[in-house]
Amino acid sequence: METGGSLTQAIRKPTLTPKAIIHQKFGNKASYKVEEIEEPTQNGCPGLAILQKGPSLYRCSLELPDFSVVSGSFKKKKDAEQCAAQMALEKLGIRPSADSPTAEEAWTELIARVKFIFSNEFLSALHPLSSHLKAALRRVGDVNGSVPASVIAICDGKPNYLFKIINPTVESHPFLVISYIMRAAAGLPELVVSPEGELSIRKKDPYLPDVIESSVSQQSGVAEGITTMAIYIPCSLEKAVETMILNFSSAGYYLDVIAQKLGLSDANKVLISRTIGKASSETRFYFAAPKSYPLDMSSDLLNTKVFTFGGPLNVRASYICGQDIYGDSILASIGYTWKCQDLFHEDVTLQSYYRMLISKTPSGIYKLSREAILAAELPLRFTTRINWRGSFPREILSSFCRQHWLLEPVFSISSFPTKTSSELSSNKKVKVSESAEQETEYANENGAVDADAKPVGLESSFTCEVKLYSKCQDLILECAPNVFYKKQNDAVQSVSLKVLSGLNAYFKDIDISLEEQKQLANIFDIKFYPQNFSKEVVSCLSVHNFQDNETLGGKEPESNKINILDDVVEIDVSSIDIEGPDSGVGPSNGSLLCVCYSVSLVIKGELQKELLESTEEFEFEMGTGAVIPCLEDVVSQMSVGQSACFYTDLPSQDLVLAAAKDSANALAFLSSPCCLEYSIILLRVTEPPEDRMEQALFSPPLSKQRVEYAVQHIKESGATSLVDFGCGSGSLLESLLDYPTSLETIVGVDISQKSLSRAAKVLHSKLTMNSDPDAPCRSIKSAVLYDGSITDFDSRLCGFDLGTCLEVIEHMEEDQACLFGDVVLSSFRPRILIVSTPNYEYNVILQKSNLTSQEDDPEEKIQSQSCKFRNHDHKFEWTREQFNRWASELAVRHNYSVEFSGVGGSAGLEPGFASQIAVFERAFLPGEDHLQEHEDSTFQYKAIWEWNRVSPL
Ligand SMILES: C[S@@+](CC[C@H](N)C(=O)[O-])C[C@H]1O[C@@H](n2cnc3c(N)ncnc32)[C@H](O)[C@@H]1O
Ligand SMILES: [Mg+2]
Repeated sequence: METGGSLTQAIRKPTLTPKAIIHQKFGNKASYKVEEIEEPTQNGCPGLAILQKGPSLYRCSLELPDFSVVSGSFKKKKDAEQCAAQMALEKLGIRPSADSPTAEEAWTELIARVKFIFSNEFLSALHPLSSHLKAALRRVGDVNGSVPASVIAICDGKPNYLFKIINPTVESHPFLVISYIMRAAAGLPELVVSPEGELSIRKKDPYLPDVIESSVSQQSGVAEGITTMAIYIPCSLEKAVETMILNFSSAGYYLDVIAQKLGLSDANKVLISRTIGKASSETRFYFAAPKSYPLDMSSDLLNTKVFTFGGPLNVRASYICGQDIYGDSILASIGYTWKCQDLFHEDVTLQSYYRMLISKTPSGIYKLSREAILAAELPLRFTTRINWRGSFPREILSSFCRQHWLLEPVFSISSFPTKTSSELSSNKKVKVSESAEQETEYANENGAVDADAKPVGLESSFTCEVKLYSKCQDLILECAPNVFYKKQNDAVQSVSLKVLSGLNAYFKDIDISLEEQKQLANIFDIKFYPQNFSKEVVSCLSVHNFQDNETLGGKEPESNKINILDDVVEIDVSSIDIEGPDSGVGPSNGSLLCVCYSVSLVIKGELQKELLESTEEFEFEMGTGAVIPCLEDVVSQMSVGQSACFYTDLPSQDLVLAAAKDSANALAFLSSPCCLEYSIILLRVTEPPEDRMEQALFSPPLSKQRVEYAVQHIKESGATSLVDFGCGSGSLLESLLDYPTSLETIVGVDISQKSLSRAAKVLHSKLTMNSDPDAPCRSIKSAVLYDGSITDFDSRLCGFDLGTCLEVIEHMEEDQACLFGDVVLSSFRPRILIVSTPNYEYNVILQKSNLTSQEDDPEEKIQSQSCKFRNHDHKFEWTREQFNRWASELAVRHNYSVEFSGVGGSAGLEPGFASQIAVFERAFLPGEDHLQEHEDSTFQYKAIWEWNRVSPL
């Protein structure tokens, strides 16, 4: 795959990309033009002859003085550019590695660069470093005009690649750079390096007065001084992380002020970390260089020793920075930038500190992307692009890699031709996920496509693996699930999420035994390279056991590690007060919910509250674990318009403080025993696409037509007992109560407890409220709901007059659907059985109308074209022929007759009904009814709700 390929190349030569080499050679004479191209994609809907626009792709043409090249098409602009550059290099016969400078050449270049930095020309340039040079001229006393070497190391990006050539270990020992800069300066007669113990460089002869005059006047520096907030992170874990105020006067050099706060005389003794967070950030750690900084001034250039600092490691700062920080440190966002000669500064609050802390974990990155730290959770499953909210798994994985200073993840996608789905359903060997939700695997162990599955291929399916590398290109982990998806994007997102979930689990308990680690790796199909992994990713957490000492209020810290992981808080959902009338519109798995919520800190037993997080409209997909478990549990009990309030124990304090805008107030609260109060209102429920289609395209909606169809049969048959197999949340049973029928006993069975409890609520209120003697449901004497699988037999359901099984079988694996057929007709033996399931052939019509009705959402459009099944929970959908064959053979086996019908559309018109229905009727066998009464009792279901009419006295 193209994307994988170009990334792999970047790995092989991390020093210079093809584009960088072209730039070195041609500078501005190389001109790149990127154009967006549209490539028609198959819509995956048989019979629908409309080609649709796929996701954007890019092609890049690179023009050089003598020739030009055009790249292939790529999903990312930058990949297209790199590809064009690579093609140009090949044409020029340049082998990148042969062309990069040798260590000696790099060293010579570095010396020239240091010399240039102290030239008159550079002083007047607009460059962050020249702003430092100018500011240094305002320093008084001995340090006047001297520039801390650490400033040169962080502000001048130019020599970065030179350092890497001179000594690749600078990647993991960034402060080594300072040694090289000092050495380069020491060799230049026009520069003076500071005596031992200080790390600064200045010009031997002062700049000419007019150069100073013109340059320094560019810096306004006149304004009243600057005040900014920073964070003080003591090295000792006994001491709390605190905010501090930095005041910079217009006269001095800001780094001297920071130095003084660190207890140093001036900035020449300060070390500065790389930036934290986004690329444009100026947020860095400042800390004291050791008394005698171990400069290696020896002549052996390539083997400059990596000295270890003598001082104690600041574990909290090091963890956030991903770079070793020693002693007490200050985290501040201040510095000179490319944009302006004046000092840039921004407050770093306690909240931002805690946000940096939580962004080290995958779930933290997700929570931040949703701005829902106390409500959101990294989902367990990637279902569809349209239902996902927040950053996509692939992006989160990239952020995670950046956070931990790893290379960008390397994906390789493979595509295989596969059979069409109708063929798939008859061949169990090969299955492909229609959406990311349904993962099915090749039976073939070695992952190769099964030989007899290959040749028929009309479509492709995709599998994706991903590898994470350290900056030094050590493989850290790889994940290669043997799972195939219809869409390339689903494959990429799903493998990313798998890695993220695995990492999250690992981070939750990094002290797990080797055995447990193996299990974890197995669950997530991840192969860890333990040595590299622990070195790069968890070193800080595992090596340094330390306490989260800011824990206040007499609450004992639970572990002696940083507590950045989410605690699972459980509550008793049945005791939650839900307010407002039941509108009957409730969530089910796969539906998109929109809630309004707020979370506050409350002191136990008191009324005071401190608001931590609130959102007017927050959307998430039900059933994927996209929110904290108790929130999902509570919402599953609610219907649209209802509100609820519940309390949970405190999660980790880091999460609370990352959410709190007013940290001081939050900390004050936390000094007493607290809990969190969640208030939620369920605003909207958007049904999964199938239900939406059924409602939008059929009048009355298809579900209503199915109910009416069943009622018709009940009336005609005079049935007095009915069992609804796979009753779900009771839509059929509830609707039946609106019609006058002869029914006396109604029973529902389902495996979903959530749906059953919803069904119980609705049925209960409808049956008890309706005491009116003329109410249509007056005939009903008893109603029962059972928790159980309809493939299991339970003698209590034997011999009912009528059985219904509406839109259920397609939610089971095909063999289970066949098993159900046999169990129901051989053992339950209802007089009549009605089974409905989608007609696969009708999807063409649904998809056509879907295209026009959802024009406004291009994402959804793409989605709807390629999802061939109506609902991503469907395990199969049958054509009329397949359904007829199944039902006819079943009927013959068990002495039933069968007739076919349906709702939505019509029998005579292609492609038949939208929902196809089979009505089985038991052939009369003399003595059969009698026989059943003597059968043994087999109770496999659990009655979870029962209602009996109290007869009037
Ligand atoms: C799409 S819903 C249909 C619900 C209901 N019949 C209706 O028409 O509204 C499918 C239902 O089948 C249930 N189901 C799937 N497999 C089942 C099994 N083996 N036993 C019982 N119920 C099952 C699911 O829990 C879900 O409630
Ligand atoms: Mg269905």
